[in-house]
Order: sequence, then structure tokens, then C-alpha cells
Amino acid sequence: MVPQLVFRDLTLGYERHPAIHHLDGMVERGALMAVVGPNGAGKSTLFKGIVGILSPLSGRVDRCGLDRRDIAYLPQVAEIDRTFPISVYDLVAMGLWRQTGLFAGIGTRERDRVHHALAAVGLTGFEKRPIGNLSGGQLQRVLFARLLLQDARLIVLDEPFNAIDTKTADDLFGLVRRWHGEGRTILAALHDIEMVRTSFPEVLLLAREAVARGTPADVLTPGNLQKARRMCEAFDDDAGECRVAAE
Ligand SMILES: Nc1ncnc2c1ncn2[C@@H]1O[C@H](COP(=O)(O)OP(=O)(O)OP(=O)(O)O)[C@@H](O)[C@H]1O
Repeated sequence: MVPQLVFRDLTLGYERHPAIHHLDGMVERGALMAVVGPNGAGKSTLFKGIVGILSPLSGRVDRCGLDRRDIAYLPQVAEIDRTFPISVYDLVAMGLWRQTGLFAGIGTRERDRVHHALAAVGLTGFEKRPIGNLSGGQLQRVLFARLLLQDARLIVLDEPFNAIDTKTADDLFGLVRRWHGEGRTILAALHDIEMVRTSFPEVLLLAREAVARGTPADVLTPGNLQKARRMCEAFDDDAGECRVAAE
């Protein structure tokens, strides 16, 4: 088993208030892991810690030699500023920064790759559209096209299938399967428990700390899901750092 991520007594939070407490564990290289939990369980916070947007309050995330540029991150759609004046083509082309650098020009080969990525998500012809004119599902397709170009070893997807129709979710999950087949490590925060049961080999149930981890059949039991709900409801958002450790 080769680790891709190791959490060592990881505590993450905001303004010294922990949102994720004392997480230990490991994600294997090539894993396809769903992260589930009630609203406010800390899924997005964990992902921000993994990709390095949020520094730990204590403990650490070991990325096992991955460079930041080897990590692709799809934030929740709600976090994307759709008023930003950028076209579909330019947003997708941003996925090439890792290879081309920020200020290098884009040549014919790169242009072809952008067009191929857009074709792969079914958006040929949308190149000039401002992102503000897209539907939610179309924007999610654009963001997946950008991920395609990033060619990352670790792909972190925060609620990638929320508020999109079944066809779009199926199409985009096809890309996730493809990445998994290529040996990339994939983490996805999801609320669709049925999708996790049918499509993910591994799941982490979070409620500010790890409640359970393993196969969907072992983790997604009524007892564990109820426990996670109770733990989230009982959590004190104003708690100081290391409250748990001090108890
Ligand atoms: N920028 C922030 N500043 C302060 N607190 C935050 C911030 N972002 C999240 N939190 C808090 O951290 C806790 C965990 O939130 P997080 O967004 O990680 O949960 P989540 O599991 O992703 O929830 P959801 O399923 O609703 O997206 C919540 O109590 C939330 O209010």
C-alpha cells in the first residue's frame, strides 16, 4: 500500500476555532474515496487543508512528495465568482498553467488540447461564452474540462455533482472513472449516499472528526449516519483549539 496523503493529528479551522479535529489516517495512492457527512461536517475544510489553501491549526498533512501543481481542486460551485469576466475557453485553458507557466503563450498544440477537453465534456461551440451565461451543469462541465488539462496526480472534488441533472452527473462521473483507471488519487465530497454506495470503493464519514472509514457497506450504516448527525449537532463552533485534547 503506497500512501498519497497522510493526516497526522490534523486540526483545521478558522480564526483558531477548529472545524476538523485531530484527524489521523492515510489515503492510498490511486484511491477513489468519497467523503461524506452532514452539512458543516468539515468536508470542504478538510479539502482546503489537503490542497493547501488552509494551513493546519495543529498537526499536518503529508502529501507524500506531491507538488502543489500535482493537485487539482474543484471547489464548490457556490465559491466560484460567475461575474468574473472570463470566457469558457480561457477558463479551461487555465488548466494548462502547470505545463505552460502563467505568462507563456498558447500554441496550436495547446489550443487543440483545450478544444479536445471541451469536446470531452460535450461543450464544443461554447468557447466564447462568458462563464456568467452558463447553466450550473454547463459550468460544472467547463470546470471538469479544466481538470482534464491539469493532468494532476491528486484530484479533489468538492460536491462535483450537486444541483446537476443525472445525465451530466453520469457524464462527469465517467471522467472520474477514467482518472481512477489512470491511477490518479481522487477524493470527492458527496451528499448522494446512493451514488457513494454504488460507485465508490471507499468512503470516509466525517463529523468534525472521522466517524468511520472503509467500504460503503461497512461505513454507511444507519447507526453510523445517525451518530455523525448527532456529533455535528453537538459540536460547538466557538470551541477553542484542542478542546478535545484537553478533555
Ligand atoms: N471561512 C470560514 N470561516 C469561518 N468558519 C467557517 C468557514 N468555512 C467553514 N466554516 C465553518 O467550518 C465548519 C465546517 O464547514 P465545512 O464547509 O467544512 O463543512 P462541509 O462538511 O463542507 O459542509 P456542507 O456539506 O454544508 O458543504 C462549519 O461550522 C462552518 O460554518
